[in-house]
Amino acid sequence: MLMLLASVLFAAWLAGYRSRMAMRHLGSHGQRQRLVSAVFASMREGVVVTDLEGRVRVVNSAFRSISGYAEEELLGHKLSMLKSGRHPSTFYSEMWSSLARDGFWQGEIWNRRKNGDLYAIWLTISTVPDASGAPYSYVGVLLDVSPLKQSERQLDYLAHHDVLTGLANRLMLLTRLQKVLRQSRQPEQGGALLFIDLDRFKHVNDSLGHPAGDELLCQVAVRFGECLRETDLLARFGGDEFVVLLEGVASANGAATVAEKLLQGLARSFLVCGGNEVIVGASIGIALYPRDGDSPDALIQHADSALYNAKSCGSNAYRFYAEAQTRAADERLAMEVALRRALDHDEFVLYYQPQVDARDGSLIGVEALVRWRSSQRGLVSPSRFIPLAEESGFIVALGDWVLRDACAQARAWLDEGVPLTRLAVNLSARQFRQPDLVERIRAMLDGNGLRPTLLELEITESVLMDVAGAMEKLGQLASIGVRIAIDDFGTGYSSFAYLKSIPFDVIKIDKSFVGDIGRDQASSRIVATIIQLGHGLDREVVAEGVETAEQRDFLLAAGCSSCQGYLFSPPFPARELDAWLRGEPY
Ligand SMILES: Nc1nc2c(ncn2[C@@H]2O[C@@H]3COP(=O)(O)O[C@H]4[C@@H](O)[C@H](n5cnc6c(=O)[nH]c(N)nc65)O[C@@H]4COP(=O)(O)O[C@H]3[C@H]2O)c(=O)[nH]1
Repeated sequence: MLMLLASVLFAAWLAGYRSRMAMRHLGSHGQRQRLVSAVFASMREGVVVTDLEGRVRVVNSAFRSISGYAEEELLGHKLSMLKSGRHPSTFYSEMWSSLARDGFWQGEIWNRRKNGDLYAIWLTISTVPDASGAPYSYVGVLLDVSPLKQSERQLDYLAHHDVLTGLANRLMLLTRLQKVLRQSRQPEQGGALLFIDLDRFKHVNDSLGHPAGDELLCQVAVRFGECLRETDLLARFGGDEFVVLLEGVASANGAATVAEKLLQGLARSFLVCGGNEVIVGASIGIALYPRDGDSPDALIQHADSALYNAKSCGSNAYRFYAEAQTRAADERLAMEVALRRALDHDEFVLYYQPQVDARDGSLIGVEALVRWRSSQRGLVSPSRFIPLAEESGFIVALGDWVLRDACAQARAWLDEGVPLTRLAVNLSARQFRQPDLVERIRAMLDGNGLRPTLLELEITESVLMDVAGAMEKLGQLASIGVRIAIDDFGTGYSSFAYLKSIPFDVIKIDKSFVGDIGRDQASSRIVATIIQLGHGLDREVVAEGVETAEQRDFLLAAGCSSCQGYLFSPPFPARELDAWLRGEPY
């Protein structure tokens, strides 16, 4: 605006300067008159001279073209004919009183062109006195600032909208959310925030390319829009995340209905990039306000944590925020921090569970099982912290420690003369993905002077399915002589194709099947079948979780003599192996 003001003032000054210079250089009155008329006519700014009632006396051509009226349509008429109707009457009365008081008014004003269009002008009005100094007429100099207003509007649009889909963006959502939260202190004035994340969107981007992904997002935006009312705000939060703000939908039922409609909206497939059919689902997290949060940040965070919960239920689900989720998330976070500290504070310890030949109870090997003796939480079960360590990536550091400690312990036992022929260690998916895994393992074995065949890495079927290049990694491990056991066999996605092609040495029958031997015929048959399968493939079969003599006898009868379980021994600290070896196992 300052620029504009400067240009108007400069133009007015220039006009005055030109005419003063002209006066000085041009002698006759007639010449001066002609020059003033020429300047008046050629100015880019519109100029209008009125009487004290606002009736038009003179206009220049710029004024005519800005207003769209011909000279004869303006002369003698009041300027109020140009009123846009956008300003209240107080606006004009203030303008007139400022003119009367100061002899001057300046500001932005909206007018209406002859064709009905509204336009904004920057107007400067000055009072012109007569020879006695009394007000005689008014001169208005104006500039059409509509183009400027248009770019201002475009900038504002860009700041508040998502360029790809044209939906509201994060800023607009936050602004609106802030406003509605201020106005909704009572539950009945509340509403809902739905946080939506598309399922399988990444797959579309990866397989069909980013243009297809962009097209899909635009189509999804349209579908979602069709499921919502005009008063609902649909925003794209970034990537494949959308947020819906439902004002006045204070009940969980209402929000659930909208969530179902949105999921239903995705039920039909989409056609992208010249006819590729794509199906996407979505997960939705819902937070109600003011109940679940009275600030935009809290509400979004809670809807997001509900989304996390919805995602864990699989595709096409919605979940409401529950305070317990936050507590669980806080607990998870605290546990993650404590886990990292535990490694520095030596709070992890390895227990070992013997694997025995069930025919005579002799020791075949041991499985290393990590325990966390937390100074604050007591003894924490691996089933509680291993999945978390896996999720956070901490498992890589922990797994490294386990391998190092187990190898060092095996060395110590061998030095003591313990007849140890196998050291089984669990390997998680993340560890398995480490590019330098094979070198690390080889270094640990070499460092402790251990034969590679002593080490048996237990890997679950799902890890093998999940990790790209699993086959190659297994091949490398096999090539250095390390043994591979498929852990929890029967609980994952067993596939004969991979059993045939991967290098592995041992199948470990999951304890859930072993535990049901004798109780459930189907489980007994599954166990017998797994043993046959293993032997048919020329692999060793180990049964884990053997707790009763009946289970042991069944296994022996089915041809499986390698057993592990409480019947023989629970896992114990390393120092107890000696005592166990000396004692009667069963
Ligand atoms: N009911 C019953 N259970 C028996 C019996 N005999 C052994 N078990 C338990 O069964 C689990 C066997 O280990 P897993 O299948 O590898 O399952 C392990 C493994 O997946 C994971 N885990 C433990 N230590 C490590 C580790 O160092 N690294 C990794 N990546 N995972 C580990 O945690 C899981 C649970 O470990 P634990 O709680 O030590 O539980 C162990 C063991 O204590 C029995 O007769 N009856």
